[in-house]
Amino acid sequence: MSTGAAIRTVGVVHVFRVAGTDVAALRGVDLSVAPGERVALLGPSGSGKSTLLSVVAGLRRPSAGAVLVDGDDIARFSESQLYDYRTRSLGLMMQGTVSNLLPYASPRENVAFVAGRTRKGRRAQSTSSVALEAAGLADERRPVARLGRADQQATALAVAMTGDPRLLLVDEPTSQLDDDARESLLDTLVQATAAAGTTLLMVTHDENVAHRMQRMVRMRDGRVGAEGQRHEQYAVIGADGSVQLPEELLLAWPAGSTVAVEAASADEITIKRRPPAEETQ
Ligand SMILES: Nc1ncnc2c1ncn2[C@@H]1O[C@H](COP(=O)(O)OP(=O)(O)OP(=O)(O)O)[C@@H](O)[C@H]1O
Repeated sequence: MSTGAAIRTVGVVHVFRVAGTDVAALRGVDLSVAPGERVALLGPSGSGKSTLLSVVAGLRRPSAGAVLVDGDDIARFSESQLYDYRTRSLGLMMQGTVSNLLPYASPRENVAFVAGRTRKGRRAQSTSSVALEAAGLADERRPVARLGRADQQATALAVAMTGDPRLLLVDEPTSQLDDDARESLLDTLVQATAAAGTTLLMVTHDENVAHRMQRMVRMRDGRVGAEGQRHEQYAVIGADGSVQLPEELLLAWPAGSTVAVEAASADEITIKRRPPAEETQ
């Protein structure tokens, strides 16, 4: 049984340099995830979801900001500290993970192979076993190559949970699954992480998938734009005081529109658009 990790990112910026041009993938991400919480990261293509996941995984060092895992800033870790973090605390299920499985081995043999390479050996398999059982694969003897896509994904999940990680990072786990397979993989994911108390951060494009998590965080333009639960979404005030408008308002009030912002009460602020005719004056 692991105890979930607490994650906090503070002002995380990440800039890719491509052919002499800077691309700012993350522009100041402030996000807190409680131990054992299951969070979906949603957002349009290019909004920075995968970059954020790789920064929290310690696979990329952010250009600026802090990535606190149980209070330790992994952005400042040495390479050997990062290696320890990744091998002891982290489970990773990135896109294409299935291609890393041993195709001629059964799901359990795949887990045993990875467990054998960890310091904990057999003890490393407890959360994986929960995942295999939840997916109905505990006694599956066929090699992974002969299983359907959903069972291969569930095996990849069980392998990612080998070593009882305190934090599980998952990128688009259901993107190639049909509806039934998707629900069954999500059942396995929720059951295994809830049983072990694992903190889960999952990137998805799919609202239905996101709704299976306890919390949804929406990224836009490299920042957390909004967050909430199933029926409510709240815009998030950035460290610089900025707020992202909901997409539908942005269509009507395009970038560059000017607004009057007035405090109506302690809990209410009104934003009034300056009439477009006056904006040009
Ligand atoms: N390795 C890279 N080199 C250069 N630019 C990159 C790299 N990876 C991502 N980017 C750029 O960073 C920005 C954010 O990309 P990222 O993949 O994090 O977004 P995303 O929300 O995960 O998108 P998607 O849903 O399409 O995977 C995009 O402008 C992307 O083109």
